Amino acid sequence: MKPIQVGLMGFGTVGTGVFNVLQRNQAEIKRRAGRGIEVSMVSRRNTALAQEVVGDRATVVADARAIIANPDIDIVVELIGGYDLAKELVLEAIAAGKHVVTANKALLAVHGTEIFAAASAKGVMVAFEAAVAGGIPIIKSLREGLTANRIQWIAGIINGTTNFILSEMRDKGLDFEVVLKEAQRLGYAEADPTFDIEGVDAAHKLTLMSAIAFGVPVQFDKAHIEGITKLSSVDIKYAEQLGYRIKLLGITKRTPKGIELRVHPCLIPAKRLIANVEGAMNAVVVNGDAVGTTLYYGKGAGSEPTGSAVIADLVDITRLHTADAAQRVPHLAFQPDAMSDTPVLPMGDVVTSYYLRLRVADEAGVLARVTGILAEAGISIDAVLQREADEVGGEGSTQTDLIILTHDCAEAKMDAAIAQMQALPTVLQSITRIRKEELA
Ligand SMILES: NC(=O)C1=CN([C@@H]2O[C@H](COP(=O)(O)OP(=O)(O)OC[C@H]3O[C@@H](n4cnc5c(N)ncnc54)[C@H](O)[C@@H]3O)[C@@H](O)[C@H]2O)C=CC1
Ligand SMILES: N[C@@H](CC=O)C(=O)O
Ligand code: NA
Repeated sequence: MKPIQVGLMGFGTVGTGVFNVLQRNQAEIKRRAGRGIEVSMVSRRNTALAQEVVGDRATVVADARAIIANPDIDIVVELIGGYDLAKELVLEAIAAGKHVVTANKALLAVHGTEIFAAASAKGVMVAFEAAVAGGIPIIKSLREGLTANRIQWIAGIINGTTNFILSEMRDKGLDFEVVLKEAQRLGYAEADPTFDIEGVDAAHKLTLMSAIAFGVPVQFDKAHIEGITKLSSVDIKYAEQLGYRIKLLGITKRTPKGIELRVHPCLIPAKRLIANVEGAMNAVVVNGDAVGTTLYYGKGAGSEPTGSAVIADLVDITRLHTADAAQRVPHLAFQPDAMSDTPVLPMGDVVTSYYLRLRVADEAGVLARVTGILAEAGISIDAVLQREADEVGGEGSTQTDLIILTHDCAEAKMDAAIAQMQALPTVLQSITRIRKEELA
Protein backbone atom coordinates (compact mmCIF):
# COMPACT_ATOMS: atom_id res chain seq x y z
CA MET A 1 0.00 0.00 0.00
CA LYS A 2 1.20 3.52 -0.80
CA PRO A 3 2.63 5.27 2.31
CA ILE A 4 0.31 7.73 3.99
CA GLN A 5 1.36 11.26 2.98
CA VAL A 6 2.12 13.86 5.62
CA GLY A 7 2.77 17.60 5.31
CA LEU A 8 4.52 19.52 8.10
CA MET A 9 3.39 23.15 8.46
CA GLY A 10 6.26 24.66 10.48
CA PHE A 11 9.71 23.14 10.49
CA GLY A 12 11.50 24.35 13.62
CA THR A 13 12.40 22.45 16.80
CA VAL A 14 9.47 20.03 16.71
CA GLY A 15 9.16 19.78 12.92
CA THR A 16 12.77 18.68 12.48
CA GLY A 17 12.36 16.21 15.36
CA VAL A 18 9.37 14.61 13.61
CA PHE A 19 11.23 14.43 10.30
CA ASN A 20 14.42 12.95 11.76
CA VAL A 21 12.73 10.31 13.95
CA LEU A 22 10.46 9.24 11.08
CA GLN A 23 13.49 8.86 8.82
CA ARG A 24 15.49 6.94 11.41
CA ASN A 25 12.75 4.56 12.56
CA GLN A 26 10.65 4.29 9.42
CA ALA A 27 10.88 0.50 9.08
CA GLU A 28 9.90 -0.08 12.73
CA ILE A 29 7.08 2.47 12.54
CA LYS A 30 5.73 0.85 9.37
CA ARG A 31 5.63 -2.54 11.09
CA ARG A 32 3.47 -0.96 13.80
CA ALA A 33 1.25 1.23 11.63
CA GLY A 34 0.73 -1.40 8.95
CA ARG A 35 1.62 1.17 6.33
CA GLY A 36 4.53 3.53 5.62
CA ILE A 37 4.30 7.12 6.85
CA GLU A 38 6.08 9.63 4.63
CA VAL A 39 6.66 13.34 5.09
CA SER A 40 6.40 14.49 1.50
CA MET A 41 6.02 18.26 2.08
CA VAL A 42 7.34 20.70 4.66
CA SER A 43 6.76 24.42 4.94
CA ARG A 44 9.02 26.95 6.57
CA ARG A 45 9.35 30.64 5.84
CA ASN A 46 13.11 30.21 5.44
CA THR A 47 12.99 27.46 2.82
CA ALA A 48 16.77 27.19 2.48
CA LEU A 49 17.13 26.11 6.12
CA ALA A 50 14.43 23.46 5.70
CA GLN A 51 15.97 22.28 2.42
CA GLU A 52 19.27 21.64 4.19
CA VAL A 53 17.57 19.15 6.52
CA VAL A 54 15.24 17.36 4.10
CA GLY A 55 17.47 17.32 1.00
CA ASP A 56 15.53 15.71 -1.84
CA ARG A 57 13.35 13.60 0.46
CA ALA A 58 10.48 16.12 0.63
CA THR A 59 9.23 19.20 -1.19
CA VAL A 60 9.91 22.44 0.69
CA VAL A 61 7.47 25.34 0.35
CA ALA A 62 7.27 28.75 2.02
CA ASP A 63 3.48 28.85 1.99
CA ALA A 64 1.86 26.40 4.42
CA ARG A 65 -1.40 26.60 2.43
CA ALA A 66 0.32 24.75 -0.43
CA ILE A 67 0.29 21.68 1.83
CA ILE A 68 -3.44 21.97 2.49
CA ALA A 69 -4.08 22.46 -1.22
CA ASN A 70 -2.18 19.31 -2.21
CA PRO A 71 -4.76 16.52 -2.78
CA ASP A 72 -2.10 13.85 -2.13
CA ILE A 73 -1.55 14.94 1.47
CA ASP A 74 -3.59 12.84 3.95
CA ILE A 75 -2.43 14.33 7.28
CA VAL A 76 -1.47 17.94 7.96
CA VAL A 77 0.74 18.59 11.00
CA GLU A 78 0.56 22.11 12.46
CA LEU A 79 3.87 23.00 14.15
CA ILE A 80 3.91 26.76 13.67
CA GLY A 81 2.43 27.73 17.04
CA GLY A 82 0.40 30.77 18.12
CA TYR A 83 -3.30 31.47 17.86
CA ASP A 84 -4.14 33.29 14.64
CA LEU A 85 -2.45 31.79 11.61
CA ALA A 86 -2.42 28.35 13.22
CA LYS A 87 -6.19 28.52 13.77
CA GLU A 88 -6.85 29.57 10.18
CA LEU A 89 -4.63 26.80 8.82
CA VAL A 90 -6.10 24.08 11.05
CA LEU A 91 -9.68 25.04 10.15
CA GLU A 92 -8.77 25.22 6.45
CA ALA A 93 -7.11 21.78 6.63
CA ILE A 94 -10.21 20.32 8.31
CA ALA A 95 -12.47 21.92 5.70
CA ALA A 96 -10.27 20.33 3.02
CA GLY A 97 -10.93 16.93 4.65
CA LYS A 98 -7.41 16.46 6.03
CA HIS A 99 -6.69 14.87 9.38
CA VAL A 100 -4.72 17.20 11.61
CA VAL A 101 -2.00 16.66 14.19
CA THR A 102 -0.89 19.62 16.28
CA ALA A 103 1.49 20.30 19.17
CA ASN A 104 -0.18 23.65 19.73
CA LYS A 105 -1.70 23.66 23.23
CA ALA A 106 -2.34 27.41 23.13
CA LEU A 107 -4.54 26.98 20.07
CA LEU A 108 -6.55 24.07 21.44
CA ALA A 109 -6.94 25.44 24.98
CA VAL A 110 -8.50 28.61 23.59
CA HIS A 111 -10.18 27.51 20.34
CA GLY A 112 -10.54 23.76 20.96
CA THR A 113 -14.34 23.77 21.13
CA GLU A 114 -14.64 25.29 17.64
CA ILE A 115 -11.85 23.15 16.18
CA PHE A 116 -13.11 19.82 17.55
CA ALA A 117 -16.66 20.61 16.43
CA ALA A 118 -15.43 21.41 12.90
CA ALA A 119 -13.41 18.17 12.82
CA SER A 120 -16.33 16.05 14.04
CA ALA A 121 -18.66 17.61 11.46
CA LYS A 122 -16.17 16.80 8.71
CA GLY A 123 -15.37 13.31 10.07
CA VAL A 124 -11.65 13.98 10.47
CA MET A 125 -9.36 13.56 13.47
CA VAL A 126 -7.48 16.29 15.32
CA ALA A 127 -4.77 14.63 17.41
CA PHE A 128 -2.67 16.48 19.97
CA GLU A 129 -0.52 14.16 22.11
CA ALA A 130 2.48 16.48 21.71
CA ALA A 131 0.51 19.43 23.09
CA VAL A 132 0.56 18.17 26.69
CA ALA A 133 3.75 17.10 28.44
CA GLY A 134 5.61 16.62 25.12
CA GLY A 135 6.82 13.05 24.77
CA ILE A 136 4.86 11.63 27.73
CA PRO A 137 1.82 9.75 26.38
CA ILE A 138 -0.51 11.46 28.85
CA ILE A 139 -3.37 12.16 26.44
CA LYS A 140 -3.41 8.51 25.42
CA SER A 141 -3.31 7.45 29.07
CA LEU A 142 -6.13 9.74 30.18
CA ARG A 143 -8.31 9.17 27.16
CA GLU A 144 -7.84 5.42 26.77
CA GLY A 145 -5.72 3.76 29.47
CA LEU A 146 -7.75 5.21 32.35
CA THR A 147 -11.13 5.11 30.63
CA ALA A 148 -12.65 2.89 33.35
CA ASN A 149 -12.05 5.50 36.04
CA ARG A 150 -13.83 8.41 37.55
CA ILE A 151 -10.79 10.69 37.61
CA GLN A 152 -10.55 12.54 40.95
CA TRP A 153 -7.59 14.83 40.39
CA ILE A 154 -4.55 15.54 38.26
CA ALA A 155 -1.45 17.42 39.40
CA GLY A 156 1.48 17.94 37.09
CA ILE A 157 4.78 19.60 36.40
CA ILE A 158 3.85 20.40 32.82
CA ASN A 159 6.23 23.17 31.86
CA GLY A 160 9.83 22.11 31.31
CA THR A 161 11.21 25.63 31.11
CA THR A 162 10.04 26.65 34.59
CA ASN A 163 11.04 23.36 36.17
CA PHE A 164 14.48 23.76 34.59
CA ILE A 165 14.71 27.31 35.97
CA LEU A 166 13.66 26.28 39.50
CA SER A 167 16.07 23.31 39.52
CA GLU A 168 19.06 25.32 38.27
CA MET A 169 18.35 28.18 40.68
CA ARG A 170 18.17 25.78 43.62
CA ASP A 171 21.07 23.48 42.73
CA LYS A 172 23.55 25.89 41.15
CA GLY A 173 22.41 29.19 42.63
CA LEU A 174 22.13 30.54 39.07
CA ASP A 175 20.25 33.70 38.23
CA PHE A 176 16.69 33.46 36.82
CA GLU A 177 17.52 35.34 33.59
CA VAL A 178 20.63 33.24 32.88
CA VAL A 179 18.73 29.97 33.20
CA LEU A 180 15.83 31.24 31.10
CA LYS A 181 18.26 32.08 28.26
CA GLU A 182 19.70 28.56 28.48
CA ALA A 183 16.17 27.07 28.32
CA GLN A 184 15.57 29.13 25.17
CA ARG A 185 18.86 27.98 23.66
CA LEU A 186 17.91 24.34 24.33
CA GLY A 187 14.58 24.79 22.50
CA TYR A 188 12.37 24.29 25.60
CA ALA A 189 10.84 27.76 25.82
CA GLU A 190 7.84 29.04 23.89
CA ALA A 191 8.33 31.68 21.17
CA ASP A 192 7.12 34.13 23.83
CA PRO A 193 8.80 32.87 27.03
CA THR A 194 6.44 34.87 29.26
CA PHE A 195 3.96 32.08 28.45
CA ASP A 196 6.34 29.72 30.28
CA ILE A 197 7.36 31.82 33.27
CA GLU A 198 3.91 33.29 33.93
CA GLY A 199 2.25 29.86 33.98
CA VAL A 200 0.21 30.39 30.80
CA ASP A 201 1.70 27.44 28.91
CA ALA A 202 1.06 25.15 31.89
CA ALA A 203 -2.52 26.45 32.06
CA HIS A 204 -3.03 25.67 28.36
CA LYS A 205 -1.95 22.08 28.97
CA LEU A 206 -3.93 21.76 32.19
CA THR A 207 -7.07 23.01 30.43
CA LEU A 208 -6.76 20.18 27.91
CA MET A 209 -6.17 17.52 30.59
CA SER A 210 -9.08 18.82 32.67
CA ALA A 211 -11.45 18.62 29.71
CA ILE A 212 -10.40 15.04 28.96
CA ALA A 213 -10.47 13.96 32.59
CA PHE A 214 -13.88 15.36 33.49
CA GLY A 215 -15.70 15.55 30.16
CA VAL A 216 -16.09 19.34 30.28
CA PRO A 217 -15.39 21.84 27.48
CA VAL A 218 -11.97 23.52 27.31
CA GLN A 219 -12.21 26.56 29.60
CA PHE A 220 -8.82 28.25 29.61
CA ASP A 221 -10.47 31.60 30.43
CA LYS A 222 -11.60 30.22 33.82
CA ALA A 223 -8.15 28.98 34.91
CA HIS A 224 -6.39 30.63 37.84
CA ILE A 225 -2.82 31.30 36.68
CA GLU A 226 0.30 32.32 38.59
CA GLY A 227 3.85 31.81 37.34
CA ILE A 228 7.26 31.69 39.01
CA THR A 229 8.39 35.29 38.55
CA LYS A 230 7.50 36.32 42.11
CA LEU A 231 9.22 33.35 43.76
CA SER A 232 12.28 34.23 45.78
CA SER A 233 15.25 32.01 46.57
CA VAL A 234 14.59 32.57 50.28
CA ASP A 235 11.23 30.77 49.99
CA ILE A 236 12.88 27.91 48.11
CA LYS A 237 15.37 27.67 51.02
CA TYR A 238 12.75 27.82 53.81
CA ALA A 239 10.58 25.27 52.02
CA GLU A 240 13.56 22.88 51.94
CA GLN A 241 14.15 23.41 55.67
CA LEU A 242 10.52 22.45 56.32
CA GLY A 243 10.83 19.28 54.21
CA TYR A 244 9.18 20.59 51.04
CA ARG A 245 10.14 21.44 47.43
CA ILE A 246 8.58 24.25 45.43
CA LYS A 247 7.30 23.31 41.97
CA LEU A 248 5.07 25.06 39.45
CA LEU A 249 2.05 22.75 39.42
CA GLY A 250 -1.03 22.53 37.28
CA ILE A 251 -3.87 21.11 39.40
CA THR A 252 -7.34 20.12 38.31
CA LYS A 253 -9.64 18.45 40.79
CA ARG A 254 -13.23 17.29 41.00
CA THR A 255 -15.03 18.70 44.07
CA PRO A 256 -18.73 18.60 45.03
CA LYS A 257 -19.04 22.29 44.10
CA GLY A 258 -17.17 22.24 40.79
CA ILE A 259 -13.83 21.68 39.12
CA GLU A 260 -10.63 23.27 40.31
CA LEU A 261 -8.42 24.54 37.48
CA ARG A 262 -5.31 26.26 38.76
CA VAL A 263 -1.62 26.79 38.00
CA HIS A 264 0.66 28.21 40.68
CA PRO A 265 3.87 27.49 42.58
CA CYS A 266 3.26 24.86 45.21
CA LEU A 267 5.01 23.32 48.22
CA ILE A 268 5.10 19.53 47.88
CA PRO A 269 6.54 17.15 50.52
CA ALA A 270 10.14 16.41 49.46
CA LYS A 271 9.51 12.67 49.83
CA ARG A 272 6.96 12.58 46.97
CA LEU A 273 8.34 11.29 43.65
CA ILE A 274 7.02 14.36 41.82
CA ALA A 275 8.94 16.66 44.16
CA ASN A 276 12.14 15.12 42.80
CA VAL A 277 11.43 15.75 39.14
CA GLU A 278 14.29 17.97 38.01
CA GLY A 279 15.44 19.98 35.01
CA ALA A 280 13.19 20.13 31.96
CA MET A 281 11.50 16.85 32.89
CA ASN A 282 7.71 16.75 33.27
CA ALA A 283 5.60 14.54 35.51
CA VAL A 284 1.86 14.14 35.84
CA VAL A 285 0.12 12.43 38.75
CA VAL A 286 -3.39 11.19 38.00
CA ASN A 287 -5.72 9.84 40.66
CA GLY A 288 -8.62 7.66 39.51
CA ASP A 289 -11.18 5.95 41.74
CA ALA A 290 -10.39 2.46 40.47
CA VAL A 291 -6.69 2.63 39.67
CA GLY A 292 -5.60 4.87 42.55
CA THR A 293 -2.64 7.16 42.00
CA THR A 294 -0.56 6.81 38.82
CA LEU A 295 2.51 8.77 37.73
CA TYR A 296 3.74 9.62 34.23
CA TYR A 297 7.26 10.96 33.82
CA GLY A 298 9.43 12.02 30.91
CA LYS A 299 10.64 14.77 28.63
CA GLY A 300 7.99 17.43 28.20
CA ALA A 301 9.90 19.48 25.65
CA GLY A 302 12.61 19.25 23.02
CA SER A 303 12.87 18.23 19.41
CA GLU A 304 12.74 14.43 19.35
CA PRO A 305 10.71 13.82 22.56
CA THR A 306 7.96 16.06 21.16
CA GLY A 307 8.46 14.54 17.70
CA SER A 308 7.87 11.14 19.29
CA ALA A 309 4.39 12.23 20.42
CA VAL A 310 3.53 13.71 17.02
CA ILE A 311 4.50 10.44 15.33
CA ALA A 312 2.39 8.44 17.80
CA ASP A 313 -0.58 10.49 16.57
CA LEU A 314 0.41 9.90 12.93
CA VAL A 315 0.41 6.15 13.60
CA ASP A 316 -2.99 6.33 15.33
CA ILE A 317 -4.48 8.19 12.39
CA THR A 318 -2.88 5.81 9.90
CA ARG A 319 -4.55 2.91 11.69
CA LEU A 320 -7.91 4.61 12.18
CA HIS A 321 -8.52 6.83 9.20
CA THR A 322 -10.59 4.22 7.39
CA ALA A 323 -12.59 3.36 10.53
CA ASP A 324 -16.16 4.56 10.98
CA ALA A 325 -15.81 8.03 12.57
CA ALA A 326 -18.24 7.05 15.37
CA GLN A 327 -15.91 4.22 16.41
CA ARG A 328 -12.89 6.47 16.92
CA VAL A 329 -11.81 7.70 20.37
CA PRO A 330 -13.60 11.05 20.89
CA HIS A 331 -11.31 14.11 20.76
CA LEU A 332 -11.96 14.94 24.42
CA ALA A 333 -12.44 11.33 25.60
CA PHE A 334 -16.20 11.73 26.21
CA GLN A 335 -18.80 11.62 23.43
CA PRO A 336 -19.57 15.21 22.29
CA ASP A 337 -23.25 14.82 23.29
CA ALA A 338 -22.29 13.55 26.77
CA MET A 339 -20.24 16.51 27.95
CA SER A 340 -20.85 17.81 31.46
CA ASP A 341 -21.61 21.41 32.42
CA THR A 342 -19.96 21.16 35.86
CA PRO A 343 -18.62 24.67 36.52
CA VAL A 344 -15.02 25.65 37.14
CA LEU A 345 -14.72 26.78 40.78
CA PRO A 346 -13.79 30.41 41.40
CA MET A 347 -10.37 30.52 43.11
CA GLY A 348 -11.95 31.96 46.27
CA ASP A 349 -13.80 28.67 46.80
CA VAL A 350 -10.71 26.48 46.40
CA VAL A 351 -9.71 24.82 49.67
CA THR A 352 -6.02 24.20 50.27
CA SER A 353 -3.29 24.72 52.84
CA TYR A 354 -0.68 27.47 52.76
CA TYR A 355 2.91 28.52 53.37
CA LEU A 356 3.06 32.17 54.44
CA ARG A 357 6.20 34.26 54.88
CA LEU A 358 5.99 37.60 56.62
CA ARG A 359 8.97 39.95 56.84
CA VAL A 360 8.29 41.61 60.21
CA ALA A 361 9.85 43.97 62.73
CA ASP A 362 11.76 41.89 65.26
CA GLU A 363 9.81 42.99 68.34
CA ALA A 364 7.63 41.47 71.05
CA GLY A 365 3.99 40.71 70.25
CA VAL A 366 4.27 40.49 66.45
CA LEU A 367 3.77 36.74 66.32
CA ALA A 368 0.77 36.95 68.68
CA ARG A 369 -0.93 39.60 66.50
CA VAL A 370 -0.39 37.58 63.34
CA THR A 371 -1.58 34.28 64.80
CA GLY A 372 -4.50 36.15 66.41
CA ILE A 373 -5.73 37.26 62.99
CA LEU A 374 -5.50 33.70 61.66
CA ALA A 375 -7.32 32.31 64.72
CA GLU A 376 -10.10 34.88 64.38
CA ALA A 377 -10.52 33.90 60.72
CA GLY A 378 -10.82 30.25 61.79
CA ILE A 379 -7.57 29.29 60.01
CA SER A 380 -5.64 26.73 62.02
CA ILE A 381 -1.87 26.69 62.08
CA ASP A 382 0.17 23.58 61.36
CA ALA A 383 3.66 24.97 62.11
CA VAL A 384 5.42 28.26 62.80
CA LEU A 385 9.07 29.02 62.22
CA GLN A 386 10.72 32.24 63.30
CA ARG A 387 14.20 33.00 61.94
CA GLU A 388 16.87 34.76 63.96
CA ALA A 389 17.02 38.41 62.90
CA ASP A 390 20.80 38.15 62.34
CA GLU A 391 20.28 35.28 59.96
CA VAL A 392 17.73 37.23 57.93
CA GLY A 393 19.18 40.72 57.75
CA GLY A 394 22.75 40.34 59.01
CA GLU A 395 24.22 41.33 62.37
CA GLY A 396 22.14 43.91 64.27
CA SER A 397 19.13 43.38 62.00
CA THR A 398 15.79 44.62 63.29
CA GLN A 399 13.81 42.52 60.84
CA THR A 400 13.00 38.86 60.77
CA ASP A 401 10.95 36.29 58.84
CA LEU A 402 7.91 34.50 60.23
CA ILE A 403 7.06 31.36 58.31
CA ILE A 404 3.66 29.83 58.92
CA LEU A 405 2.21 26.60 57.55
CA THR A 406 -1.57 26.41 57.80
CA HIS A 407 -4.13 23.66 57.61
CA ASP A 408 -6.77 23.70 54.86
CA CYS A 409 -9.01 26.73 54.43
CA ALA A 410 -10.91 28.42 51.59
CA GLU A 411 -8.82 30.81 49.51
CA ALA A 412 -11.27 33.69 50.08
CA LYS A 413 -10.81 33.33 53.85
CA MET A 414 -7.04 33.37 53.43
CA ASP A 415 -7.22 36.43 51.14
CA ALA A 416 -9.10 38.33 53.86
CA ALA A 417 -6.68 37.24 56.61
CA ILE A 418 -3.66 38.22 54.47
CA ALA A 419 -5.17 41.67 53.87
CA GLN A 420 -5.57 42.13 57.64
CA MET A 421 -2.02 40.93 58.42
CA GLN A 422 -0.62 43.10 55.66
CA ALA A 423 -2.17 46.16 57.31
CA LEU A 424 -0.20 45.62 60.55
CA PRO A 425 2.54 48.28 60.84
CA THR A 426 4.98 45.58 61.97
CA VAL A 427 4.58 43.67 58.68
CA LEU A 428 7.25 45.29 56.54
CA GLN A 429 6.95 43.71 53.10
CA SER A 430 4.35 42.16 50.89
CA ILE A 431 3.34 38.81 52.42
CA THR A 432 4.41 35.73 50.45
CA ARG A 433 1.71 33.09 50.07
CA ILE A 434 2.46 29.74 48.43
CA ARG A 435 -0.13 27.01 48.35
CA LYS A 436 0.76 23.58 49.69
CA GLU A 437 -0.42 20.19 48.43
CA GLU A 438 0.21 16.82 50.06
CA LEU A 439 -0.58 14.89 46.82
CA ALA A 440 -1.07 11.70 48.81
N1 LIG B 1 9.68 23.13 21.43
C1 LIG B 1 9.11 22.23 22.23
O1 LIG B 1 9.76 21.54 23.01
C2 LIG B 1 7.63 22.04 22.17
C3 LIG B 1 6.83 22.80 21.34
N2 LIG B 1 5.48 22.57 21.30
C4 LIG B 1 4.65 23.35 20.40
O2 LIG B 1 5.00 23.01 19.06
C5 LIG B 1 4.78 24.11 18.20
C6 LIG B 1 6.07 24.42 17.44
O3 LIG B 1 7.06 24.73 18.37
P1 LIG B 1 8.61 24.80 17.96
O4 LIG B 1 8.94 23.78 16.95
O5 LIG B 1 9.34 24.80 19.25
O6 LIG B 1 8.67 26.24 17.33
P2 LIG B 1 9.79 26.85 16.36
O7 LIG B 1 9.74 28.31 16.50
O8 LIG B 1 11.09 26.14 16.54
O9 LIG B 1 9.22 26.44 14.92
C7 LIG B 1 8.14 27.06 14.32
C8 LIG B 1 8.34 26.96 12.83
O10 LIG B 1 7.22 27.50 12.15
C9 LIG B 1 7.71 28.24 11.05
N3 LIG B 1 6.72 29.21 10.63
C10 LIG B 1 6.32 30.35 11.26
N4 LIG B 1 5.40 30.98 10.52
C11 LIG B 1 5.22 30.23 9.42
C12 LIG B 1 4.42 30.36 8.26
N5 LIG B 1 3.64 31.41 8.10
N6 LIG B 1 4.48 29.39 7.34
C13 LIG B 1 5.30 28.33 7.48
N7 LIG B 1 6.10 28.16 8.54
C14 LIG B 1 6.06 29.10 9.49
C15 LIG B 1 8.97 28.89 11.54
O11 LIG B 1 9.78 29.29 10.48
C16 LIG B 1 9.56 27.74 12.34
O12 LIG B 1 10.31 26.90 11.50
C17 LIG B 1 4.28 25.25 19.10
O13 LIG B 1 2.89 25.25 19.09
C18 LIG B 1 4.80 24.84 20.48
O14 LIG B 1 4.03 25.37 21.53
C19 LIG B 1 4.89 21.60 22.04
C20 LIG B 1 5.62 20.81 22.86
C21 LIG B 1 7.05 20.98 23.02
N1 LIG C 1 7.68 25.65 26.50
C1 LIG C 1 7.20 24.34 26.81
C2 LIG C 1 7.50 23.41 25.69
C3 LIG C 1 6.65 22.24 25.71
O1 LIG C 1 5.44 22.27 25.73
C4 LIG C 1 7.87 23.86 28.10
O2 LIG C 1 8.83 24.49 28.54
O3 LIG C 1 7.40 22.87 28.65
NA1 NA D 1 2.20 14.13 25.47
